[in-house]
Amino acid sequence: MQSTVIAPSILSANFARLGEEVDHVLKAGADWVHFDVMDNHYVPNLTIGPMVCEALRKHGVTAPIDVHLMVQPVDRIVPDFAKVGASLISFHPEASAHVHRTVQLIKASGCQVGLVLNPATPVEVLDYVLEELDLVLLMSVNPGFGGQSFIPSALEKLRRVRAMIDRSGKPIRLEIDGGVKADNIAEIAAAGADTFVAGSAIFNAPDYADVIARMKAAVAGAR
Ligand SMILES: O=C(CO)[C@@H](O)[C@H](O)COP(=O)(O)O
Ligand SMILES: [Fe+2]
Repeated sequence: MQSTVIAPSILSANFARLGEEVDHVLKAGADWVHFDVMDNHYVPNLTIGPMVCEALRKHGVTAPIDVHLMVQPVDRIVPDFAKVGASLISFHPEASAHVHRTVQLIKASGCQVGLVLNPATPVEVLDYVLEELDLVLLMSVNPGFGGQSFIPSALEKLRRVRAMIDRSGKPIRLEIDGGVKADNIAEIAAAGADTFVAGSAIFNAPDYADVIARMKAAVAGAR
């Protein structure tokens, strides 16, 4: 299994002080920056785009930036994110007319690639494309907003996708996104996740370092 990654979702950060917030959370022990891109079309919300990613890189952020695209269509925006320093780009299969083509496009742009499964998206969507991926992202909430509750059926899905990844023998990360907290992360890790997105649980806490340390300890205990 891959090393543990905690990826705070900056959707819950204070956007008026975004650079400082990202510095703060990385200093507090975060491994990646999770960057939620919403288009008010594929999902009912509108957030941030490549200019903000570029601004974070110019600000001096060197940590991996994990771009979660909730946009339709996908392909047009991929080169823009690659150009401004995205490390990994994940997309939803429902938002791409040709999933395999989008995977190849992201790889050719020099970024790692992830496929995102919504709570009701069957795991079979991974058939024929899993081995091309660097990461599978399972949504444990419906995409569009931070601060929602973890949907319990995601645990069974994690176990199924963990088994698929293990069978493939490839170093593919298994990421979970939505409603992840210090008090449920152990069972999420036990179900097979290695990469944990958490937005409100970190940015709404008074002490980022404390909550990240508690999350990492809980994951270490579960693995
Ligand atoms: O992609 C999304 C929501 O669509 C997430 O990345 C959320 O931003 C996670 O927020 P919390 O559920 O951890 O508050
Ligand atoms: Fe996300």
